[in-house]
Amino acid sequence: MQPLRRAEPAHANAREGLIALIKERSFGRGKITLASGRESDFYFDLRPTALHPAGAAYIGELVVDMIKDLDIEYVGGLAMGAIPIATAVAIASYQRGGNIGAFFVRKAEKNYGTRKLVEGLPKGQTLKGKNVLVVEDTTTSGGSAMQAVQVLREEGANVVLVITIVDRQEGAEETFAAEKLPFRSVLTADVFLKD
Ligand SMILES: O=P(O)(O)OC[C@H]1O[C@H](OP(=O)(O)OP(=O)(O)O)[C@H](O)[C@@H]1O
Ligand SMILES: O=C(O)c1cc(=O)[nH]c(=O)[nH]1
Repeated sequence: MQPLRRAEPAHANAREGLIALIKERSFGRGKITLASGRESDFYFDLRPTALHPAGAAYIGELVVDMIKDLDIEYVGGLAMGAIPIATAVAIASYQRGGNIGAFFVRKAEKNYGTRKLVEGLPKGQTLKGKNVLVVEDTTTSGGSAMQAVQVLREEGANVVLVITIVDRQEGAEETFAAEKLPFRSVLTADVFLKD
């Protein structure tokens, strides 16, 4: 059997490549209700991009570039959106000789099994005292990423920075500023809304 080969070479510029993929696979217009309860007439479903081989590679590259001067030990965020993002960052860090471990925070504890809220660490290990990057696929109010931050702070983690792939510029910046938490976005919604 022939190995699967991609039809197009990877985009030389990760940011441009990511924008093109989001336009193609993740951005849509139409009435929709958001996680915060707000109504909107556009939406980013980042999963088809974050789970695309090139999309994951671009995301990993761009986020690792943004944290290259920081001493980050772990990357993660709230399930589900943050899971492929954190995985992409962990792989990209490893490919560059780094060792950033990925985790995710459950929205709610399971009432069976290990009952852990933070998943990805081996038995006996915690994020206490660890420098953590919180990631998110799309931020609107920032409430979902803040939910992860609160769990991590309760675990004793040092949340250094929050990075979102697309910020809708609808309040997340203010949410994190109120928590004195640095916040950066790879892209903002206006890039997609101007077309
Ligand atoms: O900044 P916010 O106002 O919190 O909104 C953004 C959140 O909404 C979406 O998640 P959703 O709640 O749809 O959950 P899912 O990731 O489990 O699908 C998205 O993945 C973010 O986590
Ligand atoms: O606010 C949200 O719930 C939201 C907005 C958006 O554009 N994409 C998404 O996944 N969630």
